[in-house]
Amino acid sequence: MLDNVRVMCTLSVSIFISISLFAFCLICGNAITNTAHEKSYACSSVALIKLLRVEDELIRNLKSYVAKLKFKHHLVHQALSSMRAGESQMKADYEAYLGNPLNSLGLIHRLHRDWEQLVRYTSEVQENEREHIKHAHRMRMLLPSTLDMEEACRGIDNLVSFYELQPEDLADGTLVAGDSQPATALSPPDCHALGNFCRTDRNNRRAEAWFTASLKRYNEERLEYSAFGFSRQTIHNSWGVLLMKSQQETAAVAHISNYIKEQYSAKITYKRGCNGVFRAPSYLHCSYNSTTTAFARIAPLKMEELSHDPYMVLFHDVVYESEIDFLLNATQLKASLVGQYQYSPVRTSKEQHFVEYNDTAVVKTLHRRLNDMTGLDMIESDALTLINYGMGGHYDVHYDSHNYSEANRLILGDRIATVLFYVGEVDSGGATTFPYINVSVTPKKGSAVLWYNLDNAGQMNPKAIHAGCPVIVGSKYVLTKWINEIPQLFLAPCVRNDTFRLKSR
Ligand SMILES: O=C(O)CCC(=O)C(=O)O
Ligand SMILES: [Fe+2]
Repeated sequence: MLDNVRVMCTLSVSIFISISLFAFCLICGNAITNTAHEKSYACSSVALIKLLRVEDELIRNLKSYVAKLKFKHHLVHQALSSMRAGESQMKADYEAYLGNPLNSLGLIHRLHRDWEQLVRYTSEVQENEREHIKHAHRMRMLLPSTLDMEEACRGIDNLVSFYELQPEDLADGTLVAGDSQPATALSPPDCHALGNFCRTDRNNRRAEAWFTASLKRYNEERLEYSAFGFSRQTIHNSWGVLLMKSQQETAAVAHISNYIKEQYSAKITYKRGCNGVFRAPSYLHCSYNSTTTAFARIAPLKMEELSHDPYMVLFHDVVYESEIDFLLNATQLKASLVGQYQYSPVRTSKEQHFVEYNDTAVVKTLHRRLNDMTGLDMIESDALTLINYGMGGHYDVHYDSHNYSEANRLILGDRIATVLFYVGEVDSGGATTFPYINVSVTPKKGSAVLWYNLDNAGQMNPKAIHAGCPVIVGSKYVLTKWINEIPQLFLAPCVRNDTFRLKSR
């Protein structure tokens, strides 16, 4: 019985995750194609009609997808019922039940084969489901961009300011004063988006009115909000950031989550790090690392400790001129994205992914070297990513770890550690700085910095917050490897004490 419940739970979770991932594909796709299409939906009603058709098609596609998932649900239900068809007889007398060799054979066969098949069937995406996901992927070309969204918000904001409307009334769907039959109310995420637009447009009073409207309408029972990453805290965070920016720190604290608070206080110290104010403490030392792998024994790596918490080391001369030449010949740099795959002023750079683990001989060698440096397995990690920052290019304070929910983390795995190779020299600026631990690393061609984003117990380490300082003169190239925790289960098991990772090995 317990097993049945477990399978049904797994199935429900997997259906939920399937739908979430399905929606996620659309969101990613949407962002990725932000610049791919020149059309603007918000400025013309003809274009908006086209968008309605796009939505019709997406709904049709999603409905068929859900129907496939329901069928899967039904099928598993059926399998479960038939599995314990003789349950009452069995429970009455286990021994008598198993005394019948046919029952024993059935039991062994079920557990030998059926359960495995069932788990595979519930967790795998079937071909007929995949076709809907692919279709949703293709449709992403037609989705509105961030620019469209901005234009739409501007349109509403113009109405509000020109006709002196109240966001609260508009949120209720009242476009014209005295209108007795408001047509369409705005959703809490709509109000939140309008609040964010006003905040960026520096209209704080209006932004606060939109955030208030959003909070007032937020309904905990609408489970899809939190499933798609929108919660009361999302609204409070945006509000807190607004207050923080207008120097109302005390008021901001009431809104902001610890996570965002850390990002903001780190921002202040970040500037000091970029200006080279930090000095290294004396207890750190340099060594030759010859112990992580057998290869490191014959070719030790020059290692300089930078911090113990999080554990952080700088490797010198760890990437060779020929490898750098190969990497810099990469010609497919694309704009970098952040968060839910959005273009953002938080990150101004271009990048190229070396997608395959064994892409080319150089990529293969670099992965082997990463293993020598860290002792960790690179499988299932994000692709090696070459990042190029131009004039003023930077990456604002951030965590590399995702802070996933427990369910997502089990499936996707968080980023346990990061290795950042410096494959170019920057004339001025461009350090990688860790404001909470007073560490700043100046890019030096051929070196690489390794740090842990998760602590020994596997929790996100708030001190691992960092930033790529703006480049003043020159062009900065880094090669990033964000290392996934899942394959490290036995290589870097969680421990609940203070010994730091490499030392504990
Ligand atoms: O460019 C840098 O110095 C930092 C890059 C970084 O933080 C990242 O890629 O996650
Ligand atoms: Fe980072």
